[in-house]
Amino acid sequence: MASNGNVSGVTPKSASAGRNGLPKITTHKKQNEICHDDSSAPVKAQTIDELHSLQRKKSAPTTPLDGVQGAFANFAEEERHRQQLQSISASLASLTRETGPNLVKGDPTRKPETPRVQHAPDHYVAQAFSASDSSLKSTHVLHNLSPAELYEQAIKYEQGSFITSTGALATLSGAKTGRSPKDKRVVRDDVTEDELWWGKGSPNIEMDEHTFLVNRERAVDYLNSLEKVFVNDQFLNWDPENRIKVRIVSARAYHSLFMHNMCIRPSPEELESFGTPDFTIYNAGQFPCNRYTHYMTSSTSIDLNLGRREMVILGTQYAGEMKKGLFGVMHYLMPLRQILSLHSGCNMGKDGDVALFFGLSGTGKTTLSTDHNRYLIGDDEHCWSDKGVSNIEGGCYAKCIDLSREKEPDIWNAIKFGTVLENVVFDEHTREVDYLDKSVTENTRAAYPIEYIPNAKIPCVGPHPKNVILLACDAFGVLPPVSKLSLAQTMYHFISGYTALVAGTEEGVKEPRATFSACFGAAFIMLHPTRYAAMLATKMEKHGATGWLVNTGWSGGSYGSGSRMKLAYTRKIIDAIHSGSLLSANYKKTEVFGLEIPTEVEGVPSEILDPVNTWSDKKAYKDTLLKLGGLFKNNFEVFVNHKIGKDDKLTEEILAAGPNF
Ligand SMILES: Nc1ncnc2c1ncn2[C@@H]1O[C@H](COP(=O)(O)OP(=O)(O)O)[C@@H](O)[C@H]1O
Ligand SMILES: C=C(OP(=O)(O)O)C(=O)O
Ligand SMILES: [Ca+2]
Ligand SMILES: [Mn+2]
Repeated sequence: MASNGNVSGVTPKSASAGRNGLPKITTHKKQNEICHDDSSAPVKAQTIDELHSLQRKKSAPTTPLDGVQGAFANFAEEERHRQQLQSISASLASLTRETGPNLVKGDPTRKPETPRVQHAPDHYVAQAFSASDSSLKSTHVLHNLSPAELYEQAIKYEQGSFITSTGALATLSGAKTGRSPKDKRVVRDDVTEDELWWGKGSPNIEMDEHTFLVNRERAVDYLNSLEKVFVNDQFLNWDPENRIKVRIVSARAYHSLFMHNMCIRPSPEELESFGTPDFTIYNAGQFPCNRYTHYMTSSTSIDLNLGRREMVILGTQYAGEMKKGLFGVMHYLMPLRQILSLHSGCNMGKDGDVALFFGLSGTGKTTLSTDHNRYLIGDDEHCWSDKGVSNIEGGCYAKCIDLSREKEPDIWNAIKFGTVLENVVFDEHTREVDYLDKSVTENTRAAYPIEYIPNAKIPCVGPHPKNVILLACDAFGVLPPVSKLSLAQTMYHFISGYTALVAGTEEGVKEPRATFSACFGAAFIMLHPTRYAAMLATKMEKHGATGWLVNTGWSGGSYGSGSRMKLAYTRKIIDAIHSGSLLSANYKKTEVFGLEIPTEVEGVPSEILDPVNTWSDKKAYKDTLLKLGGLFKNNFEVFVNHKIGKDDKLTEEILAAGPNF
């Protein structure tokens, strides 16, 4: 109607046109009659506040306690809320003051719903100090908010938070858009001194207990100084017998929603009986560490204290720091229970065949484990116990740079309401995301609950793996697209953990560069790499798993002259591994690395299977191959004097399974 230039209630012919050609609008009003534009009964509210209170229904009451009814049920619920707040209060207690701010549950802009709780003095308090201003202050606790509530918090209070055209929450992580491994510290005490991997090659840079407490107090004071903090109580590990309870205290709705998506979400019943967490993260985000503090070399510090079961984050808002920090904790706790923790993706075929995808950041764990023809168990962190595999997390964290609907439809479709989209660029009006835009960072990311992938396997557990796929993004372009590995070769490459680090996920890396990271995740392992390798060898042998090395990196030359392996080809190779057809292919052995490569893979041009064919300059190929072989040899030197497991024979075989020239 409007497009015809016709205005409702106006007859164009009879209306006299004004100077601008628009018809004059006449309203027909009967005399002595009040206009009744409501056809339905008026709302049962006298004031706008009353109207608003009608809008919000109280959350469905959670499990009624057995035998507790009526007024007592109410009392029991209040008591549970009080206990919950008491537990959070204990987490947030200062170690040096007897009284801290009062904790109040709920949004500061709303009336408090539950009683306030005073910070209980921790057993650590040596001497009581007199009351301070902080004891007069209130801090509001936003405990396990829903995604919708977190959206509102983020949009109202956190700059750079927007809803994208598909409903995801776009956020900015601030100055840091990747992890800061150089700023990670681990407390060295009597126990960890003997148990953990220290020294050359180890990611564990030591810190003493006292310095940890200084940073912990800094984070706790910062969090308590805020008007409100977010608290997430969640689980890690889908194996019910080895589930860990984690609490994450943070300053931002973005962080709370990120962890809501990434950890396992408790049911309302599980949340009620959550009790005391097994591990707590204090994420002070933008608040920096103090450079005068011992061991601090920048404004960022990520501190792990296994004894206290705590982690402190100062001076970085990159959310991946929390998920990978907890992964480090699992890399300590699980091997103590004879369970192998794995930096791998994991999926399962219709017949129950499970595949693991090991690889460093950007090598394809998330991309290749998210496979429309298979059930997704998880994209990044798993455990392999005597019962099979289990995902540690409840969500996925996909790289979004160059994301396309065609190549990665499942990840594309997972970017909807509830998903956190980090550091992406979007149209200011339509809010459509431009996944090609690297203006903020290369390392743009999407964090979504695993059930956003349609064929996710819930619960995220599966039987023992049949295939162990090692992903390497070889920037030199000399590793074959796929090779079948002997057990010794699998161990050699697992311990080496070679890839070209793709720009973005770690600070300061601007272009691919060869790197070795033991167990395809040296930044997260806590024990000596040979400990994990020995467990992997035992499990692979026991369950008859086959090892594969897949190069998702360059073909036809090194980075700069060649090009990245086509994702479609890599997918075909992975399909052939899953189906078992690659096991029975014809193989030939490559020089230098001694890798078994197939002569044919369905859907992949045969000439690319041997990289020498794809290089026009054969001498350059040979030189590059030898150069990479040399880098492998140098890197492996630190492991030469280490025994892998109890088997001397395996140790010798592993040493012999590297490049030979
Ligand atoms: N041949 C390939 N195999 C796997 N990934 C590829 C390939 N070519 C390009 N990519 C891109 O590389 C990135 C791999 O990242 P991702 O799967 O998130 O790695 P990870 O989970 O191991 O950190 C994705 O952006 C993917 O689209
Ligand atoms: C989040 C990360 O994981 P990945 O790149 O392996 O997916 C990371 O390394 O910071
Ligand atoms: Ca000791
Ligand atoms: Mn990933």
